[in-house]
Amino acid sequence: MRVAWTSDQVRALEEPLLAAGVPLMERASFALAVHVAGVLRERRGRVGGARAVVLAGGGNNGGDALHAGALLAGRGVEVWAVTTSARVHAAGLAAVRAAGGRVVTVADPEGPDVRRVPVDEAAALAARADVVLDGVLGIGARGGGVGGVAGALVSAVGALPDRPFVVAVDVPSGIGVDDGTRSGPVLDADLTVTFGAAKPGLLLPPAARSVGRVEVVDIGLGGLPEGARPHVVRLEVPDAAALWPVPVAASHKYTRGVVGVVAGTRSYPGAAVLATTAAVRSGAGMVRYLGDVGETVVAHRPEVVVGPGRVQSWVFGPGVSPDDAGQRRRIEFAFEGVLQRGEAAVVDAGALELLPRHVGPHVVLTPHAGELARLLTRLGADVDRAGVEAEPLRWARLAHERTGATVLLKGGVTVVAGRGGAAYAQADAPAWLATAGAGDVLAGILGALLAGRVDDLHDDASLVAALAATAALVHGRAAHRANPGGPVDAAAVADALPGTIADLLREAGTLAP
Ligand SMILES: NC(=O)C1=CN([C@@H]2O[C@H](COP(=O)(O)OP(=O)(O)OC[C@H]3O[C@@H](n4cnc5c(N)ncnc54)[C@H](O)[C@@H]3O)[C@@H](O)[C@H]2O)[C@@H](O)CC1
Ligand SMILES: Nc1ncnc2c1ncn2[C@@H]1O[C@H](COP(=O)(O)OP(=O)(O)O)[C@@H](O)[C@H]1O
Ligand SMILES: [K+]
Repeated sequence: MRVAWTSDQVRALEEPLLAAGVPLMERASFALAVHVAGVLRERRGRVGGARAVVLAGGGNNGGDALHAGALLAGRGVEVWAVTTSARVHAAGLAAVRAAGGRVVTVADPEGPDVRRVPVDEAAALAARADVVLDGVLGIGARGGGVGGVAGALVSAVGALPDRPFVVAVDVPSGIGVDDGTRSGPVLDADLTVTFGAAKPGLLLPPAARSVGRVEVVDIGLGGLPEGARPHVVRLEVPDAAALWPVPVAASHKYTRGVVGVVAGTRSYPGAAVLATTAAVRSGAGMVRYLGDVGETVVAHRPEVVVGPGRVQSWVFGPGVSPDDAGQRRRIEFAFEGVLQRGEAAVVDAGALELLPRHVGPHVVLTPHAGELARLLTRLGADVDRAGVEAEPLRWARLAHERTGATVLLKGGVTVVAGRGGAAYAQADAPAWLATAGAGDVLAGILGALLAGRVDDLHDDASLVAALAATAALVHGRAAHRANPGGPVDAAAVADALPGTIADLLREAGTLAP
């Protein structure tokens, strides 16, 4: 599990340690230098003789970068520090100089001993580097992107035609550290070396697209205090495996969970096939289908039972248009069971327009950004698709607050907002998964998961958000497995589910090999 702490949470953990004289910056900069040396070795075979440019802002983030630069200079790297502020971390600057590094500035220099260079010249230095360390801004960044001459430098380095390898120190400078927003120039990183724990902006879109590979370095901050919740979580294989319902010898199809799927119409029969197939292939005990295309469904999935009956979870909406009277009636009727008997439900596509006024967190909405914008607009918020894409967690949370439902917002990074402030950001899928019908498959996976864990949902409402994140993880991994490195179709993703789930459980040691 990868957890993200906010800047305030990090500062609260740092404060007593710094007061006690714990050398946090030494630890951070040492680990940073080790990672940069690793990059140099991997890319050039050796560390000595490489050229590194350190971009250093006026705070401790610049201090980390300068100290790391000094360590690299000590290993034979030609180091140039470019400072973006008149005052920078004094000890870091002295260390760079003492180790033989050279220093220039793009800011107004305070003393005569730093040569001022134009932004273009500093960017040209970066262009010739094997690696650039971005220590312009860390968790002390105020909103609105990188300002002043530092912003001009970040833009100029980012626009270089032959971009050097960029290592972000703690976070890529310019991202919204706590909310993942991007509102000005950001220096996209190839690698982010972050201290203590990930920060929300490293996991949340759109900033998460700027972070490259993320390495979390333990600098001894310990953990969050009792009862404090990480701001955002990203589940990994062992977490998903631990949440996946695995049958035992005494299980039968009803204890494993029955999924009722109300999907597809005569115009869109494929959605019914994909959603039911995904539910079957995710290990539901039984899948029932309600709708007008039962024959097509059974032709593809003979295991599916057509017609009403008891279910533990529902999948509403793939391929359903709300003006289809039959499906509309079935969904509205089934929602009564959801509200009265506590059956879980996945509400997708056309069914989002049929959502009752208020539901519980055992109902999971699965909109993409456009659908969430439409839903929120109906609920009185002023937001369009671009607005949702700019701040996905904020809007997913608002939808949770206004509807009571758990909200899974689909996208390149899938964001989940649920009860008790639960927030997940999953980036498991190849971009090839952005294909028609992929959402129907996700709905089926989640339906099977909810049916299998329905008894636990009502004891722990925040579990639903974790299950939604698990569904996104399995969906993404199934897409990778369906055709590694190439295009996938939704049916192939559904077909890859049994193997994906078996691998997941094996990898986590939940199943014997
Ligand atoms: N407190 C500590 O001793 C430790 C801090 N650490 C490092 O220190 C960083 C935090 O350091 P700071 O709190 O000094 O803050 P930063 O270094 O992130 O930024 C503060 C500086 O940036 C300027 N600034 C803020 N917003 C700006 C904007 N939008 N545009 C342009 N300039 C802006 C401020 O005026 C100030 O000079 C962490 O990210 C981490 O890299 C680590 O070394 C671990 C220990
Ligand atoms: N750039 C991307 N990278 C990875 N996955 C993506 C990307 N864009 C969309 N997806 C995923 O693809 C699926 C598309 O679902 P959806 O928009 O509902 O399509 P449909 O309605 O045609 O099934 C979602 O699971 C979403 O998270
Ligand atoms: K940085």
